[in-house]
Amino acid sequence: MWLVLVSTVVIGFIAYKLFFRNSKNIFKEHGIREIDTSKFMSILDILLARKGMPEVDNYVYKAMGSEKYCGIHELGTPVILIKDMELIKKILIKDFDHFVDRRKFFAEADEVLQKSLPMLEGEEWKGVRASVSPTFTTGKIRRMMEFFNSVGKEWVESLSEKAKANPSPDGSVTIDVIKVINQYTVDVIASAVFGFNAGTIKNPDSPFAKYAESLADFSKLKLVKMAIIFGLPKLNKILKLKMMDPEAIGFFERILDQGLKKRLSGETTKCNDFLQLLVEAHNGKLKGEGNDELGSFEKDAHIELKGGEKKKQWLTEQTMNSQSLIFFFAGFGTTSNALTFAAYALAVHQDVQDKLRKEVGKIMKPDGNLDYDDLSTLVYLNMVVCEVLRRFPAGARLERSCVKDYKDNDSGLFVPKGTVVFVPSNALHYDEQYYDNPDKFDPEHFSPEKKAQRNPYAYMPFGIGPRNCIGMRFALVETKAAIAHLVHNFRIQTTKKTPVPITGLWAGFGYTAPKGLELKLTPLNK
Ligand code: HEM
Repeated sequence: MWLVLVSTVVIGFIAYKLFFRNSKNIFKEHGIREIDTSKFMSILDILLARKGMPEVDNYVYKAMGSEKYCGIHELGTPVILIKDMELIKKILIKDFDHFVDRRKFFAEADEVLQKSLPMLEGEEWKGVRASVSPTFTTGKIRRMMEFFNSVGKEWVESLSEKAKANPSPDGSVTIDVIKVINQYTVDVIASAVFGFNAGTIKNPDSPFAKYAESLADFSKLKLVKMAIIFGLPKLNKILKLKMMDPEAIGFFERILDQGLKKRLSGETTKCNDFLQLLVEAHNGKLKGEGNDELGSFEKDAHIELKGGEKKKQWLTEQTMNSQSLIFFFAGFGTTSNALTFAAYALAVHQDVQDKLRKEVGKIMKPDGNLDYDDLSTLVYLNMVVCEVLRRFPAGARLERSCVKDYKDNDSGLFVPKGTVVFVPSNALHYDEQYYDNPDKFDPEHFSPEKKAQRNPYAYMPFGIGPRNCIGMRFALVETKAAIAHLVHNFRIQTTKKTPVPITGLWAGFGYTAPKGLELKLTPLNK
């Protein structure tokens, strides 16, 4: 492995120096201030994954002071950072038609993922997004509550049994948080996407669990590959590195393909899962269910399809497979991460945990089920989840690729077609102008009063606008349900080995918890 890693880095370094440094300076040409990041982070820091891109973003965000935007070079590629709130709104919403696409972050070799929503471009993206959006409406997520309840109850029962089987003097059980959280998220997402009982809670060593874990694992080699695929795409045309483990992709593709064929042929129909909903969308039978379906940002900038494109069938068998695969990957890693950090933060902040437990106790049913509407009334739970996503981001940057030359007369910004612009959402989440004491984990940052005073563009864990996270509602309900099940049944505490403060790892644009993170759970006598 180390041989592959070293040679990849050496080739990447030489290739960068010799061939890929972009000689044309678009910043000079268009009067954009450039900030030199080389003092903060060298090319080798990037290629060896010693520092994460969001760390550079934070550095630049501070260095640019009151400038509305600035330019930086990333491995020779010029990209523009947008700091001004009005410009952010224009790029992500009002003038979205100039910024429809994203930079490619999967390799060309990850074929099936090229057709997934995050990577699709232009009219094809619009067509597929418009076709699959009704899959994620409030009504559909409400029906998925059955998965969050059945898996959530099985999960807490299995943890209680572990505590009974291995009683420590204080009756607690020590857990490897990432592993235990992954069991919940894999079982939820497998039922929600595939309509399939993955059974990882009962059997954590099943092939399903192993392959899912391998996809969410960020080894050093994987991080180096990610840096090359993302930062030096021309070099990767030659190297053909793949981001995802092909064996794992093949395993999930086969399961999805079988499920899809059964639903397309009508052999399986009575499922509440995404595959079934995609097939209904394919057959033109999937509709929105009322006015609560679109968030205000989506209403502001709904996706306009060209006349003739409306009737086109965007959901081919291949596109449906790609979408369900991305729902699985995007849905599993991100929510696992949020839940891991939530458990950690609650263990460190016992006062927050107590207050939350009290609130959850008011809505938990005697049979251990949660009701969708009751869950959405919990103000403090919402504050805790918002703070977890601010403090420990799954996506620290929102990128858009400019698809036609853009000129903003108010700020003077000119973006040439083909340039990547980005909003440093993590840097905004840590800006003292918007959050007092931003390094502190404090759900009060999201009290209704504080929220009302803050510019809405200062909080974007799921992005904003027509290209925001399509799975946001699903993720929020899944995360809230898991936290509610956990705090209602256990006291969560740190162990001697839990690092406080925590030092995670930047993997791509997401912050991940350290491997082997340990906490202890003590069953509550109710
Ligand atoms: C805590 C959980 C999650 C977080 C924090 C998160 C965050 C994000 C962010 C920041 C983006 C980019 C948005 C932008 O560019 O404006 C995104 C896109 C996306 N997310 Fe999520 N996500 C989560 C869960 C999920 C789930 C559960 C699914 C699916 C079941 C999902 C599917 C997607 C897809 C398909 C896109 C690309 C959308 C497009 O390009 O049209 N995500 N997510």
